[in-house]
Amino acid sequence: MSEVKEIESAEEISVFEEISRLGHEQVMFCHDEPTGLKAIIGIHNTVLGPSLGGTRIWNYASEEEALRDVLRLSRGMTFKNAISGLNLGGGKAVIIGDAAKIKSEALLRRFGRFVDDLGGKYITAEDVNMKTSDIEYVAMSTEHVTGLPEVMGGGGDPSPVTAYGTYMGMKAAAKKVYGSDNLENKKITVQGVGQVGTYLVERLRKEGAEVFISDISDSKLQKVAEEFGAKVVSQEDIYDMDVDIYAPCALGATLNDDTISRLKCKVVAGAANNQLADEQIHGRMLIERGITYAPDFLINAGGVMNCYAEYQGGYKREKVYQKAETIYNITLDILNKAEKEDITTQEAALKLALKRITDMGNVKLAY
Ligand SMILES: NC(=O)c1ccc[n+]([C@@H]2O[C@H](COP(=O)([O-])OP(=O)(O)OC[C@H]3O[C@@H](n4cnc5c(N)ncnc54)[C@H](O)[C@@H]3O)[C@@H](O)[C@H]2O)c1
Repeated sequence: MSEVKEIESAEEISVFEEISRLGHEQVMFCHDEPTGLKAIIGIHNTVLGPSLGGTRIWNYASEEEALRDVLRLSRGMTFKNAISGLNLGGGKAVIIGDAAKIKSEALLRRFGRFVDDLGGKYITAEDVNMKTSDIEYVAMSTEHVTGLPEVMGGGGDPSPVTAYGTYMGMKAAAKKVYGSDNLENKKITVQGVGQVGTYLVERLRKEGAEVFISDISDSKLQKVAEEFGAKVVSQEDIYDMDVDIYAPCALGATLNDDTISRLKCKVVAGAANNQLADEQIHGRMLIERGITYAPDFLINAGGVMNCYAEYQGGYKREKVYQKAETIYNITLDILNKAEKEDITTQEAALKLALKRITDMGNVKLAY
């Protein structure tokens, strides 16, 4: 892997063309008739170590969409793990279907056997629609799994650590843009008050920020508004708010042709994966609008740091938080590097991740 390749959003996808273009090492298609399991495991790169990334259960509109998602997500994990200094490669899995209908002990245990077949080249964890209790079933079939509850020697829910790392990245971006990382009285929009968003709102409110939240779930909005004193805004209005910082913590691709021209903030720093609809175009567009973007895969790495600590054994929560705190300095370095080299912050972060992979590719690693 010598350069960073862009993801294209073409309608049709040719498996070999796409995996060779993006540099994937291996893609495994898993099928099991009795349980109805249809899954794809994407292993993007294992130069730094075994690939690690969560399993997402999603009712994809087509198999192409599922394939595209797993390729995109596993590639993202390679760069996230690399820039975070973890000895891990990038991988991800998707299980196709409506989680509410297909999820069963049998399906999850069968999926675990497919993971096991890879002999440790891919280590799984939670992602969308996969909870800690689901991971327990997967773990009955394979030891190549993280995200187990703390009572089972695992690291538990990674979301609080993800939120902490995101908060660190946000503070670093504030330091760069506003000259101080103090978020007191800063106006901040948080889009999505799910697992990560809620923990982030809690931290921001504790620091005295004025927080505006949006979600598609009224009950979540009500709960977070009442508990932390955040103000509710509509899903659409969130892009037009006169705020200092926008924190996307729901979906990807919310930084796009439509939204960027509406944003009034000076900083974007959130936990959602793949926030830039197009890495090049929208990365540049943000610069032109005078908005500093803290790369998502850098500042949302707290969760995978949690998984890595569990994978290494002897999990210690304080150590994971110490590691997540390093996101502050890395983010500042990346923002400065981007400014100096007149490149987007996303490019600067990708370059650093790629350099580590290239450098370490020349060293014989054992894992
Ligand atoms: N959980 C982690 O540790 C972790 C780690 C790294 C990255 N991420 C990323 O962070 C994001 C949030 O993760 P999570 O675990 O909190 O997920 P989650 O599913 O718990 O929360 C997402 C929230 O976004 C809301 N939402 C969906 N569409 C929305 C819309 N159009 N507008 C506003 N809100 C909307 C959902 O209702 C939900 O409350 C995801 O993109 C995820 O990939 C999470």
